[in-house]
Amino acid sequence: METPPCVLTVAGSDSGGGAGIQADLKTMLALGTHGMSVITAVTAQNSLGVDGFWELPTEAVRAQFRAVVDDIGARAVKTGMLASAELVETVAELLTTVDAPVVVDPVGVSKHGDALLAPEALAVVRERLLPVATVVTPNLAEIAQLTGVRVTEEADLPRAAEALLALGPRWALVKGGHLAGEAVDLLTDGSHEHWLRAPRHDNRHTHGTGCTLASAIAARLAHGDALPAAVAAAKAYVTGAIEAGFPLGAGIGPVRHGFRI
Ligand SMILES: Nc1ncnc2c1ncn2[C@@H]1O[C@H](COP(=O)(O)OP(=O)(O)O)[C@@H](O)[C@H]1O
Ligand SMILES: Cc1ncc(COP(=O)(O)OP(=O)(O)O)c(N)n1
Repeated sequence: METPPCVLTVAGSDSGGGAGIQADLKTMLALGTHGMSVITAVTAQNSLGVDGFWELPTEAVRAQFRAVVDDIGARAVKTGMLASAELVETVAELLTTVDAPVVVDPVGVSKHGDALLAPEALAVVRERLLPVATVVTPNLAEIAQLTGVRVTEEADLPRAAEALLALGPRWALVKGGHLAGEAVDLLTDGSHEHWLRAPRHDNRHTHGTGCTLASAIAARLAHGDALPAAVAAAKAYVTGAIEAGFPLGAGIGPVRHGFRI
């Protein structure tokens, strides 16, 4: 019996199932990998927003990480909601002990504007987490938080990517998902630029887009893709999942992770 490539997500739980750990594991399954998780925080969340969250102790995060990595191993790791400066510091240190590409989704706020990262953690993300990232995947709000660069149009994306690369990740994928018009993202390592374009789907049910894209990149990396190919495949997957996003509850529904199944 063949074992699928193993991928690890280090992120928060979304009780509504559209983002966070739940989105990550569904994406990993949809892309033919075995998903594993280190839970950093538990949110009480639904289609209307985040009612509250509770962080796990750093000891619990360390224990989950070691349990998975020391026995099973991971071919790629994705990080999402890390909640506090202490947890960012802990995860950054743990990542130095694994020999695998690391996709950092620097989750700052949810689509509804709920803060998922303490303000004092931003400096630790810049100084400790980004230097160990193979690729960092911020949205427009996260670019502004991390670099101070305000992206209002596509032409601003190269400057945003340059500011991120100065913080140490190998690649930056700056997402223009919240700009008007085409859904355009820029991937660059400072030497090569890859523009990723997709039609904007006029579907309000887009909860979990960022988590899904980052997990899909990690899944493709685990299959052995080079980074630009992994990002292109992940963009195609998230675009299809957004097009098929469905209503749930009274607010914003999730992308459809199983749209290819
Ligand atoms: N309505 C949409 N139609 C097609 N692609 C979209 C749409 N909204 C976002 N995207 C794409 O989804 C991915 C995630 O981006 P984004 O929504 O900006 O992330 P986040 O969830 O972190 O805010 C990006 O590739 C972006 O271009
Ligand atoms: C637990 C948890 N983690 C991350 C997010 C943000 O997810 P994202 O994919 O950016 O989706 P939106 O919240 O922007 O729809 C979250 N909400 N919860």
